[in-house]
Amino acid sequence: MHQPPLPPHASGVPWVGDSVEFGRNPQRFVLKRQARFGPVFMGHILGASTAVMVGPQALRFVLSSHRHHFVSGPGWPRGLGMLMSGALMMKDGDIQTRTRRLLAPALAGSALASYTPVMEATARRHLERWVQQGRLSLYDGLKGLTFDTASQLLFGTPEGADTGRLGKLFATYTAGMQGLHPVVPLRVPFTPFGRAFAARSEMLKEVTRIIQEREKSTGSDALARLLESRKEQGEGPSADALAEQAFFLLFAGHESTSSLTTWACLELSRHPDLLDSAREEAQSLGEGPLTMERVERLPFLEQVLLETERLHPPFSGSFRQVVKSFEFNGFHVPEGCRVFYSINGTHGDPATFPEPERFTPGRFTPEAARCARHELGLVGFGAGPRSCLGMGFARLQAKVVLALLLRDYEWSLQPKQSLDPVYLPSLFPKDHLRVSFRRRSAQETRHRETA
Ligand code: HEM
Repeated sequence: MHQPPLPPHASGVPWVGDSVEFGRNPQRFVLKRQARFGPVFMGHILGASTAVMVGPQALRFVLSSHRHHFVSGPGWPRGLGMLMSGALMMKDGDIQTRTRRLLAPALAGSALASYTPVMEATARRHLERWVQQGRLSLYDGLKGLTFDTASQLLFGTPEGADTGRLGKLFATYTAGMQGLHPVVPLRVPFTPFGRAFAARSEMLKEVTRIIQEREKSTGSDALARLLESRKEQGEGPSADALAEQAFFLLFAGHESTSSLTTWACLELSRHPDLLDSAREEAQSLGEGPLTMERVERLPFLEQVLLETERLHPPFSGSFRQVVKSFEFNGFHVPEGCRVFYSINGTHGDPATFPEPERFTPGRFTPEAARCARHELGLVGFGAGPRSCLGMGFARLQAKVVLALLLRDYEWSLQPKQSLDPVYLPSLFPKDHLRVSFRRRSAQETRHRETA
């Protein structure tokens, strides 16, 4: 029987050339080839021949309708797989389903609502510290803030406790994920990858110790909910295995949320009219604690965040491995092939989002979203049974921080900095978004209220 051909591969510098071009700008890499070859093509990315799939139809195939053709764990470049080993993202089959069930109660519904006061108090404390500083790198400031929040909520770290040591270990860990370090995963002490691996081992020891201690006590943070959920599963994971999950949540829980929030602040600075509308809406919150219900009632902020997710998704895509060969768009992709599904390529497709390079929150008004073909067009948090488990947590935290920033503070970009995107471990502006920062005066706030 006639077998369709393999997906096309652009000729040129196919090996190193693809990895370098992809590493510099994965979106441009994908869109250039998508325009020439369509929604599936081959590239040599991060050390292996890879079928790249892009666009809503291709993503529906990978993430939903034909997901049984794929597994996640073995699809990741070796170095990234080693650094995230044990995390839910690396699990497949029954273990993935069971682990997801274990983690879900700590990241949804009433648990989220109960986290809001900690999110708000921690944000206020950090924002006031930024006022004292006057100038800061917003991305670093937000990473500190989200890390502090995640460690309180996940591990019950006391408010205001010094999380500096763990924070430093995390910085070493994420540095090892950047650029081409994970492609040559040498576990020797003087390489960034080796240092990242050592930092991971040290953090896992610390997290296991915290879990063993917490097994003897009670609480209402995410770790207490995980331990409760483990009891309900009967034969749940060991403290070591649970530590790997909790460690990944701490990583996922702060790195990408600070990315999303940083780009939202940057886009609002670039668009004063949108900033005004967002401020006006945040002002309508008045004083009083920010409950989950109240921040969910900020429709313009919601649109700003959706458009930020579209234009600046923290992750450019994700990996799979083919376990059952398939045909898509007239091409044959064999068993064993690695697949990369492209998030930012899908978001940059003008067929789904006209004028994709423009920041236009209005695309996401409920009316506009109803007319548009958005299903699997917006996939910043993935989709289907492996979609992001922390989406609610991340979006709630971003809203709490942005609502406070908009209502009570001013930030302005410092000159002479590069805003070029860096893609790993999650998207950030090259110079970390340096800003001047101050509290808005009572007069400014009043003026807005009466305007
Ligand atoms: C803006 C913030 C975030 C973004 C953009 C994001 C994005 C994603 C994406 C795209 C995936 C799917 C990857 C795939 O298909 O292979 C994913 C999975 C996951 N995310 Fe997030 N994430 C964010 C925040 C969080 C937070 C705050 C947590 C937890 C506290 C979290 C926990 C997870 C977990 C556990 C998975 C694995 C799900 C599975 O494999 O079943 N994420 N995330």
